[in-house]
Amino acid sequence: MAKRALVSVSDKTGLIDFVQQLVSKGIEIISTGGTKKAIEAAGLPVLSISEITNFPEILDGRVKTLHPAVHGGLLAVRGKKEHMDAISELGIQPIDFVIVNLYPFKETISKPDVAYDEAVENIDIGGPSMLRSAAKNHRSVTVVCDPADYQTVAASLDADNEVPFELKQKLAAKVFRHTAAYDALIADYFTKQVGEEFPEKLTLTYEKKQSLRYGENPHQMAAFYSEPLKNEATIAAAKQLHGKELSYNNIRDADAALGIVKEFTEPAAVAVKHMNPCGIGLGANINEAYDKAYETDPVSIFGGIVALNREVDAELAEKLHSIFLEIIIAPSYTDEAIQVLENKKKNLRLLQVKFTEDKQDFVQYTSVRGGMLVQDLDTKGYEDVKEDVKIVTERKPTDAEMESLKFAWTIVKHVKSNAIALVNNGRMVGMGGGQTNRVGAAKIALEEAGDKTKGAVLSSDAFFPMSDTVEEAAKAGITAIIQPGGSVRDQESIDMCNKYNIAMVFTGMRHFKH
Ligand SMILES: NC(=O)c1ncn([C@@H]2O[C@H](COP(=O)(O)O)[C@@H](O)[C@H]2O)c1NC=O
Repeated sequence: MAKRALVSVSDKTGLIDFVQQLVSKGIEIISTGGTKKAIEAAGLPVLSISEITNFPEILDGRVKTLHPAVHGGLLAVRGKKEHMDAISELGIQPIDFVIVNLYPFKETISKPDVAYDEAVENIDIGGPSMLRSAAKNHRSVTVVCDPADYQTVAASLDADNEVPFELKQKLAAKVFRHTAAYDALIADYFTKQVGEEFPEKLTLTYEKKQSLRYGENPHQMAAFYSEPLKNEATIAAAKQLHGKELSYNNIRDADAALGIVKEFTEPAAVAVKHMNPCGIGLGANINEAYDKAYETDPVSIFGGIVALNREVDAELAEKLHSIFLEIIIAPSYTDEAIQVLENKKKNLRLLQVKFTEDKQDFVQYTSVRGGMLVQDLDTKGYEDVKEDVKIVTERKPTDAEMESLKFAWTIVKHVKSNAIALVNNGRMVGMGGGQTNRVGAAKIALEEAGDKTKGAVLSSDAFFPMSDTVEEAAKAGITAIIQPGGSVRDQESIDMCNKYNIAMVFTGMRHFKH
């Protein structure tokens, strides 16, 4: 008996070519409304699904293939006599191939302001049902959900129109991933509609963006997956204009650098090494901002990642070109700047990232052995706490100190805890991060800053458990401090500030970054 293929696709890419090949091998084609029309228009023989089901397509296409004549033909186990007798008695014929791709739900909800009913109408029911039936019975049925597989399948057909089991199994695995991802997007859409924050099941779906040469270290395998609903203002959506492929560590560092530079609306430059900022500068223009970021730590910036929130021109490009950098991130580059940066630097990665607003519902996932932690991204800043800010010392910060304190508070959030950042005149002059005690982080920051601590301000991501950090800061010439407060021994730190005429501000908000 001739083999039969059921074809029902929303995306008609490559359809006619593939059907043509199946027809030429003597395979009978059965199809639904729009797909059938396309096949007929190409002059190829095709049966209507209604001829198989003896039922019209109804409810605007909501019910067309949902019928025992279809699912019996797909699910009957070919080697099982009872199954074959059962379908035969009912006049159901086996279906050997399913070529289905689904209603474009993702594309529909990606459209701005899509109507709820339009989204709902784009939830495919019959398609996933056929895909799942066929994938379950993959020993007998070949199931194709991706036009990219058409040629592989066509080329694999033997004289009896059989497909090797290994390929059928691979295609079935792909189908279950595909329908799971499709349902995950639908689930996410509905979960957001009803405003549930942390539902009882976490059904994430990501799409492979690229294989990576290796992970954090060369002996670790890795890949990069991106969110299906694109956020343009991310590293995942960045356009690479030049340079070597991004590595695993590059992607994480670039994301960290972008996260910091996007805190600022004024021209800002950020240098990052190993996820921590090693240079941050603000300026009247981006050139000045970069000079300040560079001066933070001219040693650490070597081999680092630089993120800028303004266009890179030729003058800035010359400066960036003069040192070894792994990546530059900016919203745009002039043509001259690209010429300068590409010259003799084939590896230097140039990324163009949109600096539009982030989605407000950015969530952070951190895997632990046996589970996943989920939290809101720490997007809060000085603006969110300004009503609650308290000046706790006898001396109030001057206006200039207050500006520096706000800046210092903004950046310390991005340093690994325990974190201390020092700021002087629109630039970070030192930082200590990832230390297991706070005074240790402060000592590192103060030492790094050297005599740039004179007149600088200090920020701390969490409260001081004792007054030793204030004492170290005072000795180095720090004039003002910003920290959350909240220690049972806050008074000791306040007294120490008063002793050295330091102004101290409590924000009431902690910014741990573990
Ligand atoms: N309802 C059904 O029985 C049904 N059967 C197949 N579909 C989908 O209909 C689409 C193809 O429709 P058409 O051939 O009319 O262009 C495919 O994406 C397929 O997955 C269905 N549509 C939605 O559920």
